[in-house]
Amino acid sequence: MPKVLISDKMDPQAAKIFRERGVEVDEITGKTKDELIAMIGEYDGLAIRSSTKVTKEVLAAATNLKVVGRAGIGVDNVDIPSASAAGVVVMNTPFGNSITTAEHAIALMFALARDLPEADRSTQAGKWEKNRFMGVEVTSKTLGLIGAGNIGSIVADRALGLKMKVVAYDPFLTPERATDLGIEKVTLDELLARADFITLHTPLTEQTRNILSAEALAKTKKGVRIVNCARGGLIDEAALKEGLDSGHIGGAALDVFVEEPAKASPLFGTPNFISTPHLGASTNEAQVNVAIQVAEQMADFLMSGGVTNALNMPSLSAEEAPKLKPYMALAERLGSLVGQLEGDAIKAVSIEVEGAAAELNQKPITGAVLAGLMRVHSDTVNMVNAPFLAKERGLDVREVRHDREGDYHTLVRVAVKTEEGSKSVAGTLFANAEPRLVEIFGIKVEADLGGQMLYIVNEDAPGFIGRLGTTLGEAGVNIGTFHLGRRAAKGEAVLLLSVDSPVEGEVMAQLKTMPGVKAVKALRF
Ligand SMILES: NC(=O)C1=CN([C@@H]2O[C@H](COP(=O)(O)OP(=O)(O)OC[C@H]3O[C@@H](n4cnc5c(N)ncnc54)[C@H](O)[C@@H]3O)[C@@H](O)[C@H]2O)C=CC1
Ligand SMILES: O=C(O)C(=O)COP(=O)(O)O
Repeated sequence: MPKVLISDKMDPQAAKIFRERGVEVDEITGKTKDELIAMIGEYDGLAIRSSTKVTKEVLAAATNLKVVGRAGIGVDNVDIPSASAAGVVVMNTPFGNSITTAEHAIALMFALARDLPEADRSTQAGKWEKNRFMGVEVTSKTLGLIGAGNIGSIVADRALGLKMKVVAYDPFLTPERATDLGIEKVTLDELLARADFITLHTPLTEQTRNILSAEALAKTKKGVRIVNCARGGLIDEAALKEGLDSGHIGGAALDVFVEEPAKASPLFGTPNFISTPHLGASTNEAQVNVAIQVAEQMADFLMSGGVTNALNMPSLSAEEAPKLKPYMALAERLGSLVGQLEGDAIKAVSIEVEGAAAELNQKPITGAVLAGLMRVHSDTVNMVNAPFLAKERGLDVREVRHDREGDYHTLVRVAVKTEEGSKSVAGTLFANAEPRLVEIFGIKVEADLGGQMLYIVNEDAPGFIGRLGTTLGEAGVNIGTFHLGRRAAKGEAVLLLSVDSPVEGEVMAQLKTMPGVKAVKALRF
């Protein structure tokens, strides 16, 4: 039974779903990095929000980990390249808390417009300072959106309802989408010059870090009010403090900070500064949504191989997964066969599907071929990290889908290019379930690929098979299955044998020197 650790506070629905789906679950929140490192080894899945930091060190200790599920959107607390290298799928729930977060941004915008927190403090202190607080209307004001993705567009919709004018800076926003949203696409400088309110809704990346730098803040309209419900690090906090102190910036509301938890900050106590402790996603509705979604996605993956909302792997629905499973076994074995036979000589690989296989989602088949192929380089390779390793090695990977009807109702072919030219292996599924090799380097053969095998290329000649059997028998090597193919009578022949014990050392040397033998290789699947 797979085991999942929920390491951040999550709605109880998550644990309930894991248990209902046959996944064992522990809920242990608030652990330090070292405590997490000490316990993570026993888990197949890790369900998190933003507090748990899934670092390279944590991943190195996570020897059984297969999936990290983020009950929320931002995954900047997960080292995705390290997770990919370790073969761990990282998934998030990209929509579950977007309305809630957009509403928080709007709430903070109003709080700034009317100085609500300070007015509340003053009133509850018995001061009744009616003349001290003078707000601004948001109607007819310009809202500048930095980032117009899921959350940004919900904010835009709400702001338009409030009769604001909305301008957006987002390099990936198409003019058509801007028109659909009823907003104006502008450059960052234009946004800074025009916005009365600015709200940020981008992930934190190398391009967005300090997008509101001292220089950018200096270009804003005097009195601008700024809301950040996205990520700490998008605004230069020191420059923001200066802007607030000088009066150039009329107000700022931060839900997120460069360092969290933010228990001390030079911004605290600054007039016109409002803060909340990363509450963007904190509503009952959003937390139920993300908890259910993350648990379902992770359970799908752990129980049936379905992949949804993964950031480092193509999607694979829970319905597709069982259909693709035998193909992935076939693809992995074909990849492993060429990987073991050709190894470092491979410069390019083409994964070709025809017949029933051509009707399927090809990405997982490609991933499985690469996993098999790259296994000669690393024991820890799987479908998640194989494409990254292949890229690192400069392997040219192609996918081909043939419409033609072939000899088999379904076929997967793995063709590789080496300096010697192109060669390929192909396999089919018997009864739609059992992987079977049907061709190796142009020679028809029918073989199961599994366990320990011997691959022998020899000249087809009478007596060879008998001598081979005797040599192996005398060495105490029992032959399990025996598959034979040849290019032509008396031409080149291929033998694939499954053996019950490894063939190595002296026996291998003996096989290599047998008359007529051109190549011998021990294989392992
Ligand atoms: N405070 C909180 O509790 C929450 C915060 N968030 C944060 O909100 C962020 C946005 O979430 P979504 O809207 O769902 O993400 P999204 O991926 O739908 O939208 C992000 C937008 O940012 C844009 N973008 C990327 N690079 C940019 C750049 N250099 N300049 C301008 N725009 C750029 C993208 O094109 C995209 O349209 C998340 O990444 C997360 O960090 C999300 C949920 C809750
Ligand atoms: O979903 C996100 O990106 C968030 O920032 C929400 O964070 P949280 O789950 O509340 O720790």
